[in-house]
Amino acid sequence: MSTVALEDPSLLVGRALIGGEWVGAASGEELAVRDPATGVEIGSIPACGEAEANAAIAAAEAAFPAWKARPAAERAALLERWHDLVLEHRKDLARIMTAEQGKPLAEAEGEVLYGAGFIKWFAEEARRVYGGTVPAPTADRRILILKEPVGVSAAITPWNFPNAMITRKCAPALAAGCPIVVKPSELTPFSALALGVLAERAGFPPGVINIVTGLPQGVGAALTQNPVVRKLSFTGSTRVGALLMRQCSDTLKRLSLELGGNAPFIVFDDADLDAAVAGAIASKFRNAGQTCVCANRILVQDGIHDAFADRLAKAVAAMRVGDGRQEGVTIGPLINAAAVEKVHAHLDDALSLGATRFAAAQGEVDGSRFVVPTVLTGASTRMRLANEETFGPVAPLFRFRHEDEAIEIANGTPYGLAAYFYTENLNRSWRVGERLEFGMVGLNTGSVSMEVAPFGGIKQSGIGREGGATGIEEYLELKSFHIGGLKSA
Ligand SMILES: NC(=O)c1ccc[n+]([C@@H]2O[C@H](COP(=O)([O-])OP(=O)(O)OC[C@H]3O[C@@H](n4cnc5c(N)ncnc54)[C@H](O)[C@@H]3O)[C@@H](O)[C@H]2O)c1
Ligand SMILES: O=C[C@H](O)CS(=O)(=O)O
Repeated sequence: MSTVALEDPSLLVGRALIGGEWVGAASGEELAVRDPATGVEIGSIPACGEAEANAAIAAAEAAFPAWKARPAAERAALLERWHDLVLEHRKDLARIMTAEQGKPLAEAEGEVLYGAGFIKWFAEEARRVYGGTVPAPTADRRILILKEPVGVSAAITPWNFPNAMITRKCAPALAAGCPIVVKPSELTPFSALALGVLAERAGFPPGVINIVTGLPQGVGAALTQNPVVRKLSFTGSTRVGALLMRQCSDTLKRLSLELGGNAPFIVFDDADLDAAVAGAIASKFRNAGQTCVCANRILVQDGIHDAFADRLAKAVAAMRVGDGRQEGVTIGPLINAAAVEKVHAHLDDALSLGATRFAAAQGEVDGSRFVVPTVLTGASTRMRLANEETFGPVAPLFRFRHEDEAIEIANGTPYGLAAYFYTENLNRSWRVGERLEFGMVGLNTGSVSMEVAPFGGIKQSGIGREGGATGIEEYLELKSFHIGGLKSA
C-alpha cells in the first residue's frame, strides 16, 4: 500500500477495526481498491462478512454500558479531540480521498472540513440533550421526559462522500451515547479507516467505533438482522435503502434513510443571472455531478434562457477534466465504468429525443473513466435524465414559460431531496419555496449542505434528518418517567 504518498503513512490502513483491534477477515480474503482516475490498485481491505460484522456488533454491545454512562462533557471532549486530529491531518485525508474517490484535491479537502464540522457540531450538541417535564394530572405525581441513547447503532455509507457521510452519522451517535458499527463503501474504505485511526488516537474506548469493510450483502445482513442493533442509518441509493428497510423490519429497528435525489434548479426571468450561473455550476458540477443534492434538471424561463445558456456554456467550457491530483483540475473521474456508462446512456437518450449538445469542456481524457462536462439544451420530461439521477457532469436545460409549469415539472419526480430556485421577487420567493415538495430548498443559492441545518429528503429520498439541532434525536429514545404517590407533607 504505497501508491498514496502521505505525511503520515500510518493513516492508510488495510484492516477492519473491531473491538479496538485492527483485524483481517477470518477467511483471509481481501478486496482490491482502485484509483478511479488510473485503475491502479491503491491497496486492499478485508473482505469481511456476517461473522465479522456480528463480532463488531458484540464489541459495540459490550462497550455500550460504559459509553452511555460517560458524562456528556467527556464524550464531547473526545469528539473535540477527534475533530482537531481530523483538521491536523486534513491534507493526508484529502490525498487518501482523491486516490480512492477521484474528486480533485481541493474539493477533497473541502469535504474533510465539512465532515469535521459534524464532529464539532455534535460535540457541542452532546451537552444539550435536554429532557423535559410534563404537568401532572394529579397532585401526587410528577412526570419527567428522559432522553436516552437508542443503543448499538449501525451506519452504511456511500462512495461519493467517503468522509462526511461517516462523520454525519458517527458524531451524533457517539454524542448521544451510542457505540457504532460502520460499513463504508467497498469502493472508498480507506477514508473511513483513516477516520478510525484518528478516532483511536483521540482516545475513544475499544468497541465504541467499529469499521467493518467488505462486500455489502454479508455485512449488511448482520447489521439489519442482528437484534442487538437498534438503529440503522443508511446513505445511498433508493433501491438499496428500500431493501435495507425490508431487512430491518423483522427486528423493528429505528431507521434513517438518506437516499437518491433528482434536484430541480429553477431560474426565473427575474433572477440575478450571474448568481444563478454561479449557483448552477456549484450545484451541478460538485464531485463531477456525483452528489445526491446535485441539480439534475435545470429549468430556465423563456426570457432568460438564452443568456443563461450562453453564460453556463462559457463556464463549462473553461472546466478542466483530469486526475484530481493535478493542479487546476476541477472535474475528476467518475467512480467506475458503470457510472460512466449510465451517464452516456442518459446523454444518448436525451440526444435521440431531441436535446442538443450546446457546450462541453475541452481536453482529451480517457473516456472509460471520465465524462466531459456537457450542457444540453432542449431537455424534456420524456428523457431518462428527467426521471432518474444522472450522477454525472451533464447539465440539461429545460425551457419553461410560466411559474405553474416550472413547479409542475419540478415536483414531477418520485424523489424529494433538494430543490433550488433563483428569483429577485419576494412574493415569488415565498410562493415557490412553499410549493416545492422537497426536504431542502435553496433560494438564490446552489448549496444546502452544512452541519447547522437539518439535511434529508421526503418521498423516495428518505426518512429522517441528519445534522442540525435535531440530528442527535435520531440516536435518542424518549422515556416518560412517572413518579407517583408523592406526599404533600
Ligand atoms: N441523501 C443523501 O444524503 C445521499 C448522500 C450521498 C449519496 N446518496 C445516494 O447514494 C447513491 C450513490 O451511492 P452508492 O452508489 O454507494 O449507493 P449504494 O446504495 O449502491 O451503496 C451505498 C452503500 O450501501 C452498501 N450496499 C449496497 N448493497 C447493499 C446490500 N444489499 N446490503 C447492505 N449494504 C449494501 C454499499 O456497499 C455502500 O456502502 C446515489 O443514489 C446518491 O444519491 C444520498
Ligand atoms: O451526496 C449527497 C451528500 O449528502 C453530500 S452533501 O451532504 O451534500 O455534501
